[in-house]
Amino acid sequence: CYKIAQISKDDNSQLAVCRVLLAELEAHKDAWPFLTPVNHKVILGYRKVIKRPMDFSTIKRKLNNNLYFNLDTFIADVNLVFDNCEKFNEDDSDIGQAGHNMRKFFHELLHLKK
Ligand SMILES: Cc1ncccc1N[C@@H](C)c1ccc2c(c1)OCCO2
Repeated sequence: CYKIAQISKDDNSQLAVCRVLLAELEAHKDAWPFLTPVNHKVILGYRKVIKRPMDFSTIKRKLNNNLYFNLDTFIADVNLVFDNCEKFNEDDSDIGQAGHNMRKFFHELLHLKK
């Protein structure tokens, strides 16, 4: 059967914005703790404490598999990365500080793009 999906233009442009935002996050000097999924076999307690793990590589895979409905659902996953970081890491730890820096950077990116 023929399924003609008419992806509306703004979906594509929103998707392009998400790709640019993710590239800018990945390029940041403090992105290193967030580039790949946390290995719960290495980081003890992580699986129990963090109910919804998220990282930039998973966000990229979801983008490529068209799993974000719009910009807001993408933003929710990026914020989940930083919320998980705050929950598990002390504010004065290297990872904790990186998380705060990245959240501030992302917030500024969003206000630039609006
Ligand atoms: C975001 C986050 N929160 C809590 C713990 C880890 C991480 N990141 C992982 C990649 C990570 C970051 C730093 C590491 C590491 C793993 O494994 C041991 C060496 O140092």
